[in-house]
Amino acid sequence: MAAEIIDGKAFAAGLRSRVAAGVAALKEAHGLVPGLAVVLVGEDPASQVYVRNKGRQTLECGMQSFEHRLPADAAETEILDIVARLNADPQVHGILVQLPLPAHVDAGKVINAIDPAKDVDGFHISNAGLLATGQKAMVPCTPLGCLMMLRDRLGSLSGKHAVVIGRSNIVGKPMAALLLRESCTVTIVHSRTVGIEALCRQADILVAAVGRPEMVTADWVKPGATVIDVGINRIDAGEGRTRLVGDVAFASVSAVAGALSPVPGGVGPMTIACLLANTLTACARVHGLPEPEGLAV
Ligand SMILES: Nc1nc2c(c(=O)[nH]1)N[C@@H](CN(C=O)c1ccc(C(=O)N[C@@H](CCC(=O)O)C(=O)O)cc1)CN2
Repeated sequence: MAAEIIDGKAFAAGLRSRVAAGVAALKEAHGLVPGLAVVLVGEDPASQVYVRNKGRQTLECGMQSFEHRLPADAAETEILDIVARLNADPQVHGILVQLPLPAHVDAGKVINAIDPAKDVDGFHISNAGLLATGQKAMVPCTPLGCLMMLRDRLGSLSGKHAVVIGRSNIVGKPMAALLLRESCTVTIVHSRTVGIEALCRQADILVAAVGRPEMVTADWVKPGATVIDVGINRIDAGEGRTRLVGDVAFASVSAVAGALSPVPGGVGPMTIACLLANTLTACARVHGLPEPEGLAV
């Protein structure tokens, strides 16, 4: 039987409308307007699209949007100065620096300069540590979106075997930490793992976040498993065109999996919706107000 397709676009639209309702309630009850500041360095075309979409969706949810664009050769100190100003700005509740940064900039230094309470990407070392130790943290948006979709489809995740392909700080490691918190049995596999296919075939939940186009094929997947594809890979489609594919070979895996999130239209839209949710949560937390239900984990 063909897999159920997990519609991330529709799920993200629902989450955005809950965020918009939370923002309206915060305004009405406390006169507060959450603000999100995005810092973009350079002219990477994909980053420009993501930043534009973040700004537009922030405004559509009723929040304030602040954008800071710097040239690709901006000095690290310039970026750190902007972060320091945003840390001190009471109108800004969330700060994110769009990645990747140019090679001459130490991304870790910039991310760790963000006030952890405003770190709506959840990349700051304090938030990573809090999440790893099972404490309340700002959770990175892509893994948060994956978790929301998994809970929606499966209900309790307790006792399920989850295999995460990839060990990045942005997706693989926080995803594994979140799944552990849900009482899954978690295996992380990566480029050096011996017997990777056999391990993936044991998974009830398979999250592919490796950045290798269509690497996961039907023979990697247990029949009925839930498969979440985090890959965003642009491949040559001939005649000078490109095509966006995930880390999962969609046609082959959809014949075996129980459910599958597609690329595009799966995890990607959830990433920005979760960023908006984190910004609203950050605003509520900094003002000591109750957090809107169902936006944080
Ligand atoms: N500071 C950050 N930098 C980056 C992050 C991040 O979470 N924080 N993630 C990615 C880029 N990203 C958001 O920033 C992002 C990527 C993809 C999508 C998305 O909606 N993708 C669509 C397809 C879009 C396309 O056609 O290219 C989809 O999958 O349907 C949203 C956000 C790296 N940098």
